[in-house]
Parts: sequence; structure tokens; C-alpha cells
Amino acid sequence: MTLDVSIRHAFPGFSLDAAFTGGAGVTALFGRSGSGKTTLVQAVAGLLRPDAGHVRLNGEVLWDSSSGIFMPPHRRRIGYVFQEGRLFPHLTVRQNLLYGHAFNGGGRAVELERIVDLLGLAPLLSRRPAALSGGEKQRVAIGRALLSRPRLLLMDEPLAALDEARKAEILPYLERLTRTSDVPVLYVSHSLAEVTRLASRVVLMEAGRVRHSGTPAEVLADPLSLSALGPSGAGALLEGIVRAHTEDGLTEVGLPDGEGGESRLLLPRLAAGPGERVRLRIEAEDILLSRHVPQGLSALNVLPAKVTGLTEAQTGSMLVQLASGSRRFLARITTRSAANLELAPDVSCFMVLKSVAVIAGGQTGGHAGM
Ligand SMILES: Nc1ncnc2c1ncn2[C@@H]1O[C@H](COP(=O)(O)OP(=O)(O)OP(=O)(O)O)[C@@H](O)[C@H]1O
Repeated sequence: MTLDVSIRHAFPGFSLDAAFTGGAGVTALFGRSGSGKTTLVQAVAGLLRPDAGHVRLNGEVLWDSSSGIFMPPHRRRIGYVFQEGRLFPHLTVRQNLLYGHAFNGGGRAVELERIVDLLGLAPLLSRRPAALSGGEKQRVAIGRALLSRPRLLLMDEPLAALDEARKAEILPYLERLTRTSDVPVLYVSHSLAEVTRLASRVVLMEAGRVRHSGTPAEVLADPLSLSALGPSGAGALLEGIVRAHTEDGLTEVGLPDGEGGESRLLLPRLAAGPGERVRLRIEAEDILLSRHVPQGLSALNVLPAKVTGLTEAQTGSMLVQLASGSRRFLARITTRSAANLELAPDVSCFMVLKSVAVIAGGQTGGHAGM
């Protein structure tokens, strides 16, 4: 699937000029409040007809200002999940699910069963929305959108109205859905935790413009993203594979370098078993640099790297871009340290990882200083 979006639109006091493409899996539109994410999604859905541009889905033109084509929303076969579920209050969960199903020409009971199973809805089928928690309502809303057999699923901050506990409850379902379903998702969020956990591609929005786009790992490790991500957002995002649990309470995680080799990290014991995938995040502040193999440190995780770029961040601090195999990292150090270490592009060094957060697949999350 390819989604190709290019939109120019002006509201009084705000102008949007953004182009991006999305593919299979989850494409996250990420950015601060008011950066233009919802406006983009509404244009894709056909709920807004912008001043100029186009929206194409798998090569089909849904809207093109130059040729005057505008396909109305109900013909686009795009599912839309809003912040709050918007279920029919007088219908049961089953009826709410089937409403979407029948609406789009009927379908097979098998499909209903698959989605009920995927989203854990079986115990809720006979209840009405008033008897559901916020997270349960969202699961039903997602199920209903999926049953309409969309070509694309739009999710606009689907977790924003939920408290932390409900978010934690629904995220594993979203992860399973995005891993196992072949419906591509355009996912709006201003939560970095959600984006790093779910997205295969990130479009970073800032003040109506696309600041950056790429894989979450590329976007997080690029100094260009810093102003949109905020100081604690930038860093590295790594895909690892649990290799073994050690006798002294640690878990060894392998980091394939994309070139046939693998480095190992040691983390506090994870719930995931050997062979399972985990996603890890390391903030730019949590990487120390050394020109020589560091010795006598309590930190367990040291990776060799090469400097690929240096950017002045703010007075007295530098962002250092690093590559270790095919993995990208961003470290924030003082300008003085960068000068003392004589850092420059192509210089080899060692990264000491002070703290690694497990954001998906492993356990409770949170940072683990090692
Ligand atoms: N119908 C409208 N009329 C005038 N201005 C609008 C309209 N819709 C949106 N805007 C403005 O356009 C800007 C972008 O809004 P949009 O909702 O797309 O941002 P967003 O990134 O989705 O924000 P949030 O994360 O808060 O939902 C905002 O400044 C908003 O006030």
C-alpha cells in the first residue's frame, strides 16, 4: 500500500504545507499540539477539502485539486477511529460491531470472530457502551472500523482520552493489531512513547510543515528533529532480540548490526523469553563518549561507534551523531567535552550507555541504569 499526500491549506493564522508518503504498517503523524496533524488526517478522510494538493491511495486519486477530482468520504473505504470511541449508546457491543459490518455490504462471521479475538472483545459483546471502560470502548471502536474492511485506518489520538492505566491496557492490542493485520494505519499522536512503540515510519510535523520523516530510529537520531521532539525525545531507537537470561538476574539482548554481526547489551531481567523481539530507547543525555575502551566503570553496556556528524545544540552543548554498524545514535555532550575528545566526523570512539529503556516487547518499560 502506498499513501501519497501533498496538501496546502490556509486557516486564518495557520498555514499547512506538507507532503509525505506512507506504506504498510503504522505511519505516525507526530508533533506538538497545533502542528497540523488532524488537518492532514481530515484531508485524507475527505472531511476537509484543502486549498491545493492531492491524496492518492495505491495510485488511485482520492482528491486532486489540479484535476478537480474529489471522492466523497464514504466512497474512500477509509476507517476512522477518533479520540473518543463514538459508539452508538443504545446498541450492544455486538450490534455496534455489526453496524459497521453490514454497512459495507456484509461479510463473513469468520471476520467478526477474528476481530473479536484480536481485540479481546468476546466478554464484552452483550454490554452497552455505558458499561465499558474508556479503553474497552476504544477497542470496540477499532474493531468496528476494521470490520468495515477499510483500505486504510486513520487513528487520531486514539488513546488521548484515556488515563495511563487504560493506555497501558490497550497498547498491547494495538501492537498486536498492527503486527498481524494487513490494513495500513495512519496514526496521529503527540506521545513519543506510543509512536516509538507502534510506528514503522514517522512523519514529524512542526508548525504546519513536515520537519522530518523516516523510520522512528532515523527520526529520533537526527538533530533536525530536536526542536519538534523536545530535549528528552532525541536519542536512539533499537530493535533487539532477547538472547539469554543470566544467573545473576540480567537479560542479554542481541543487537543485530545489519551487516551479519551482533552486539550484546545487558539489561535488568526482562519478562520476554529468548528469541523474542524488544524495542529499546536510549536518550541522547544517557550516552557518554570515550576515545578509548573505557575501563573501571560500573556501566555494563559499551558499544564501539564512529562519529558521523556534530551539531551545536544550545550554548555549551553539542549533539553528536554516531553510527555503530547500521544503527544510528545521538549523544548530547558539552562543547568542552567534544573539544577535549577532539571529536570530528569519522573519528572512532566508544559509547557508554548509562540507561536503556525497554519500550515494547519486554516488560514494564521504564529506564534501567546499567
Ligand atoms: N476549521 C478551522 N478553522 C480555523 N483554524 C483551524 C481550523 N482547524 C484547525 N485550525 C487551526 O489549524 C492549526 C492546526 O490544527 P490541527 O488540529 O491540525 O493540529 P494538531 O497537530 O492535530 O493539534 P492537536 O494535537 O492539538 O490535535 C491549529 O492552529 C488550529 O487552531
